[in-house]
Amino acid sequence: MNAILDWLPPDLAQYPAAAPRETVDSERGRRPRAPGVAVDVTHVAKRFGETQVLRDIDLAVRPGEFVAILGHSGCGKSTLLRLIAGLDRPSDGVVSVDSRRLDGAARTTDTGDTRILFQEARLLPWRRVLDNAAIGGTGEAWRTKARATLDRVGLADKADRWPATLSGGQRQRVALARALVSEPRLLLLDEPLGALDALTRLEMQVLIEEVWQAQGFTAILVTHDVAEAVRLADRIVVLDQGRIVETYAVEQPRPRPLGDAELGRIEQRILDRLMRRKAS
Ligand SMILES: Nc1ncnc2c1ncn2[C@@H]1O[C@H](COP(=O)(O)OP(=O)(O)OP(=O)(O)O)[C@@H](O)[C@H]1O
Repeated sequence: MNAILDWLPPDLAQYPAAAPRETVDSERGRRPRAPGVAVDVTHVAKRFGETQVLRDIDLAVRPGEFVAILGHSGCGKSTLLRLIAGLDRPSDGVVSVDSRRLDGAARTTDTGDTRILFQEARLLPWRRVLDNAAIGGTGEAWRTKARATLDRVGLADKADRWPATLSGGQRQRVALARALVSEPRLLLLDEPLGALDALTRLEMQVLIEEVWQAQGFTAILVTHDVAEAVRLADRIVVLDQGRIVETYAVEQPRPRPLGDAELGRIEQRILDRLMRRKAS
């Protein structure tokens, strides 16, 4: 059993079933089933030995907000996400989720209802699709929920397939379903679409926006893709050499159409900011 736990992504290694939650209406007319949590990162620094990776990070994420973290390779995006997941400990400062301070000692998150998606789907190859989606719970009711979630992500007809027989995009859909079955209140996305082709990527962006709107969880997305950040996020935070150097609010209504002129302008501004640093 331990070998399986080591193999699983950290968020699945301990995977408590989610308790039913109250349904609330948000100001945007969404009807979230699992209201999101607030995330507070206060004066956070992270060092690995002599290497200073994050410096004086302050980031407050509102419940139900969708925040994207952008920045050049190696600027500390994934490190920040791991701190928010409770998988690592800040060298200085405090990370709190739902007003609960994380101590970084968890194999999974301390709050129990945070889920993480990675660039690789991390499915168990010896389990069929439905059994992968249902990891993290037991019993018929959970399997029924897993089946309904597969349906939600467009894979109802793939429930009995083996992961190896799916495309990369379909595998990521299974990973998304597995994360959503427990109705997480915080979904952390570490470049989950990074390995997909452009069209599949766009389809997945639409799906992620739909489930986020329907469920109301808080979402934090790490990405290199400026267009993706602009398409999905309420707010974009740009990291550079371990610091937050810029924040952009994206207030366009949803769903956000491809080719929207205002989104294009925001994208260009962010690209200019990123390239300015590259040139200097
Ligand atoms: N466990 C670790 N030990 C030592 N150094 C680390 C560790 N984790 C990350 N780093 C270093 O911290 C820096 C930031 O890494 P991180 O993965 O957070 O960057 P990133 O912005 O997510 O990069 P990318 O976009 O390429 O994924 C890198 O220089 C990396 O080598």
